[in-house]
Amino acid sequence: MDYAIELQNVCKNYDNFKLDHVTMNVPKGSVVGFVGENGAGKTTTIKAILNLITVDSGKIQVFGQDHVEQEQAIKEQIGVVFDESCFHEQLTAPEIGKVMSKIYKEWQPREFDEFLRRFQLPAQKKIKEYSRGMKMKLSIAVAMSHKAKLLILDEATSGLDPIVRDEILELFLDFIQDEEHTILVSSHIISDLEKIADYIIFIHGGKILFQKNKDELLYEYGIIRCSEEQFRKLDPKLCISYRKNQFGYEVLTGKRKEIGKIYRDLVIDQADIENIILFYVKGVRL
Ligand SMILES: Nc1ncnc2c1ncn2[C@@H]1O[C@H](COP(=O)(O)OP(=O)(O)OP(=O)(O)O)[C@@H](O)[C@H]1O
Repeated sequence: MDYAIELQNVCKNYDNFKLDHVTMNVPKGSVVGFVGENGAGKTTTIKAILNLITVDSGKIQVFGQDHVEQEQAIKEQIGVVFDESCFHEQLTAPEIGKVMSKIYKEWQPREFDEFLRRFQLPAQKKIKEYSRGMKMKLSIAVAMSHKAKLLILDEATSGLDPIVRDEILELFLDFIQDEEHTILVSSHIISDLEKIADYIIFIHGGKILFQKNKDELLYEYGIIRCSEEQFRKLDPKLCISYRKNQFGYEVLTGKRKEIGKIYRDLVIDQADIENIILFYVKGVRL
């Protein structure tokens, strides 16, 4: 498989946090959803990929090239959107377009203008007068106006209302129609990721807990709802974690089919991604 991004054993130490041997990859032509709770290490990983922070050890490749040695060439091909605007607040959107035309060899002024119209971003207002959502849309317009092959989006849709979010998800789906195009997107809006992602990478406390094909994930994982007696009979090797509530036990399994074959009387519901994350983070591990 061809990868747009590959990380191998990447470590970065801060005082109270470390990226701990992060190994993950983003297959070319796919949408990868990057999930994890606040402070799990998503932005740190993305900053490492973009060489905005120096890692302590490990290897990072983008389009098969070293992310430091080939930084300039790589960045030409990447569109990046962070949850905070990094544009000069005194400029207007058209002025930002002019700045970008000097930065990117493949800058597409017409496409950019079209995005400004589509997103209804006023040409005469300065960025400091933009709302959070408007700034976000401007970042997306810039990211998608220089013939990027890879979009890296860190909480890019978090400030947007559901209608605009939907429009932007459509844009991303259009973008991904080209098989050379790839998206890495971190988001807390899991329902958005369920709509567009092919793979899910889950980071927790600086460690990658899993990278899985989304459909396989939804197929393999399940939540068993059972009594204490049934719970005691479960094979812990087939289960991941559990939560106890007033009605009994809820148990996350990654082996739904096996459990179903062995324990025929158990109720096993499909687990959505949000629940899977919740059980990994809040559940008692087995
Ligand atoms: N420059 C820094 N110096 C020290 N610690 C840092 C620095 N940058 C990030 N951290 C720490 O690294 C940890 C991971 O932060 P990161 O921003 O990567 O999380 P995240 O998964 O993106 O979270 P969120 O969903 O809240 O954006 C946090 O504990 C944060 O305080």
